[in-house]
Amino acid sequence: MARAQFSAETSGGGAFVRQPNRFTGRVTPDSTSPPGGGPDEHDRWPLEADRYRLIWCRACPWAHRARIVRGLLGLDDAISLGTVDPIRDERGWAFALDPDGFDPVLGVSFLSEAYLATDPDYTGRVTVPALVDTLTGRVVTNDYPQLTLDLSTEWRRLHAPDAPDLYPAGLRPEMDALMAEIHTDVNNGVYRCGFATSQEAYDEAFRALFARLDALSERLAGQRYLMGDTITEADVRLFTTLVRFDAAYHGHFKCNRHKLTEMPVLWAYARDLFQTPGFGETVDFDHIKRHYYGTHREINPSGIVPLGPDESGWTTPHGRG
Ligand SMILES: N[C@@H](CCC(=O)N[C@@H](CS)C(=O)NCC(=O)O)C(=O)O
Repeated sequence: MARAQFSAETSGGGAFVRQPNRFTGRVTPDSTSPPGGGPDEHDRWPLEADRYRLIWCRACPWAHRARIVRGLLGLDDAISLGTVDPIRDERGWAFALDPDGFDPVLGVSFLSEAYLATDPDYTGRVTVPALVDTLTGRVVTNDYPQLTLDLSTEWRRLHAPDAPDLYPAGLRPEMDALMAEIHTDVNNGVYRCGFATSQEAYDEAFRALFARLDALSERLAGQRYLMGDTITEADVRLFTTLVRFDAAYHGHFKCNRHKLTEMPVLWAYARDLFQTPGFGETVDFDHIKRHYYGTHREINPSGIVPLGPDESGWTTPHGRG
């Protein structure tokens, strides 16, 4: 069997099994801690503007979600942003884009320093996104699905007055089910294709991925967004995978039944979102390609980054809405 990109997260059958999220603190107005205090007995941190820092990598789809949701809700001034270099070596995510290689707020060179300051025994992968407390340097959460839902629900007091409701209460049961399917087959499905170390595991992930994309195409043929007429978090989650599809997943992860540009409904839907304020300007195809092709050396040993595909189509009219 092929060597795994992440051996600790690969099953005996060659399937990629993603590690659980280590830090699951939540910032919430229900915290019983005072401003400036740490987490309460339920790991709830006080809701405060200008205290927490979102660490993201422009290449990472899970972190990209948080970056988009933060912007759509008008939380840019309340939560600062730190950006790691898209290329990571065995030392993990580095603040190599910052002057002198230090995050100017946290004062660290590697995200691992914040992880280890929080849990000195941590041995898993150090991942983005991470929400870090700037007062103590501790990681509040790297639980990416809960983080974005909390930005919508728990951070409401700090939203812009015209912030959209990305997680409407009445839609949650249907949205949760849909987002779970999208997570398994699409968001994580592309990784299950790319990191499979057996033909069987790859075949299964590939079939589930494209069956789900076909179903989503059908759904989106009759409505502008996944939940109807307005953008929700479900769209953000699908977008961050679709926008990487042709640049990374089609080639690097062998998700190649079709390119996004060959799936007309999904391609128009993705362009529609790309051209919506808060989406396209957060996309960095250079970081995306350099991260995937340059970092996963078990599946791309040369580290050569492809020059294509042509990205000019993203700004062409989408004809939706
Ligand atoms: N926190 C999640 C998902 C976030 C995630 O996987 N982020 C990627 C970037 S897309 C990461 O930080 N990977 C660390 C690495 O490649 O070592 C996990 O632990 O699997």
